[in-house]
Amino acid sequence: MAFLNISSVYKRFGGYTALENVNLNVRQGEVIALIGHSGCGKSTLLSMIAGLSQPTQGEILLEGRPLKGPGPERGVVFQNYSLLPWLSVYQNVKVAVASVHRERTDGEKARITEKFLQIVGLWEHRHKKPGEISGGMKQRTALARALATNPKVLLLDEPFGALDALTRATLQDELLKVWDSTLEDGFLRAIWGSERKTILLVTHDIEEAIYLCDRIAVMSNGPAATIGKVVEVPLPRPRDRREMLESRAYVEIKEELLHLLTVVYARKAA
Ligand SMILES: Nc1ncnc2c1ncn2[C@@H]1O[C@H](COP(=O)(O)OP(=O)(O)OP(=O)(O)O)[C@@H](O)[C@H]1O
Repeated sequence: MAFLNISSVYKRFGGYTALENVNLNVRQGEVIALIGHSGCGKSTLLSMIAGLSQPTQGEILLEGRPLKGPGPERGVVFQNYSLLPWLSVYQNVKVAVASVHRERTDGEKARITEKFLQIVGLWEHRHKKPGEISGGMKQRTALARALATNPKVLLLDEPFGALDALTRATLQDELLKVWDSTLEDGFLRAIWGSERKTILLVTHDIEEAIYLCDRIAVMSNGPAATIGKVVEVPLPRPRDRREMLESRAYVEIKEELLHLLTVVYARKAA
């Protein structure tokens, strides 16, 4: 039994079939990307896995149980960030931490909040409200919040899309460190556990997908989009970005993905 099992899933909006017969088995602890042309249905699929909407047909099982709605075992970062506008960056993360780590003392909750705000580089901006920070900072707040709640699965919809190239590369590395449970703080490592999280992310960036992932699921175009091919990324970990970019394996995977996107699932003429 797969950790996360997407089985014969369809999604219709009125008379429009967005997704048709989507099947994917996600393994515990893997990082997997969904890529595909704009509008093919990546966010629609992610939001069904988050439990924010239901498949029209088919089912999604997490550890063998059908999903009924959102749950604390799934941490999400969606494109609208869904931060509470009346709370500061710090409070946005702390409220989520408090709702999940209920048995922890106030001091421990503060420590968890601080750690993840440090990881995303927002500690200096912790007193600001969402209306006072940039899109990229909102995105980082949402990522800190998702990580700090210690979910089994992270569902990330273009989590680095609003960031400049340098911040993006730094955050990719931070995400991999957290995923790999190499947190240097013993207290946090104990909370986080040694089991790798499962990460499902949507991205438009092929280099990012290859750098982060074990597998990349390529979606065909809509209407009636589906997962066409799942490409393996057998690059050893930990990965070094420069070495990866110069490797033959990277070039071959990139060429295969580009071929799938531009030839096999080429965007239909409008
Ligand atoms: N609530 C809705 N009502 C009607 N149609 C919808 C709704 N949500 C999504 N769709 C349609 O479903 C299709 C898939 O949309 P979705 O946002 O999942 O695409 P996407 O692959 O995430 O796009 P992008 O890469 O641009 O973010 C689109 O044609 C979209 O218009």
